[in-house]
Amino acid sequence: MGYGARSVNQPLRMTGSAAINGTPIFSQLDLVLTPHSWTCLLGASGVGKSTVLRLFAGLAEGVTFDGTLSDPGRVAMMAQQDLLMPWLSVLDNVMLGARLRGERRDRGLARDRLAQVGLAEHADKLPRALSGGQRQRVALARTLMEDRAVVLLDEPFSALDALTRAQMQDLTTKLLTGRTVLLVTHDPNEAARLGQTIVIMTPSGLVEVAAPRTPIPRDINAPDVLRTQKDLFERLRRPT
Ligand SMILES: Nc1ncnc2c1ncn2[C@@H]1O[C@H](COP(=O)(O)OP(=O)(O)OP(=O)(O)O)[C@@H](O)[C@H]1O
Repeated sequence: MGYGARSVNQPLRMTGSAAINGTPIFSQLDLVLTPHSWTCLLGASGVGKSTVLRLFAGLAEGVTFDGTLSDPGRVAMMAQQDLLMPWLSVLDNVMLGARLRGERRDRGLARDRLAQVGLAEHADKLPRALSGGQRQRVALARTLMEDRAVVLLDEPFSALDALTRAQMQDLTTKLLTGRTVLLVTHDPNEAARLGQTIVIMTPSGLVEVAAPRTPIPRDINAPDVLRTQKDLFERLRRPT
């Protein structure tokens, strides 16, 4: 695998094939992330979306990658599992990145982030006292603590009710303005609201679906969002 040097204003690109334990996961992938822009990645379960994210993050232990991959520098990543430390309070979990790096913990910012995801009153609880959707919001708050040019989000809103999901999409878009974001989602409406580039991953490669040109986050019921959502449903339904 080769890492190419890159500035934050250059696209991030992954071209190549991946396998786990000798079983091919994807081949001849060519994914380009436009800088300072949101790319949404959809596709059937098991097609390899999380593997792509993990490769960008340098966390793809056990994955054999044959190809080239831009070096994204240090990224912020929200994995599909919330990965909260069960013995740490919600607030300490939000500050986990700084703790692991041995940096000063910004308690004020962590409390702000918790308030922004609607969990201010849960700061001192342990994760096991929270619902699945609340835990997902803690993981989101933790990701939004990190000041990174590249942010990788793996189904970050999947456990949320529709209203909270829309609120968290709005918050995340606001806080990540100017970042290069790769969002994995199964939700065509979410991709149509947030995607500035939208790609579907299939076993035979990537298919790009035209995204609306309007600024993000778009209104859930905007005509261009509904049109793109319909296009995505149709493309996802089609056999590859
Ligand atoms: N540790 C592992 N060992 C063996 N196979 C694995 C391992 N992790 C993932 N895989 C396989 O790799 C493939 C891609 O997995 P990946 O999690 O990237 O898919 P995905 O598109 O993100 O799926 P989903 O939408 O369900 O999250 C799957 O077929 C999965 O079974």
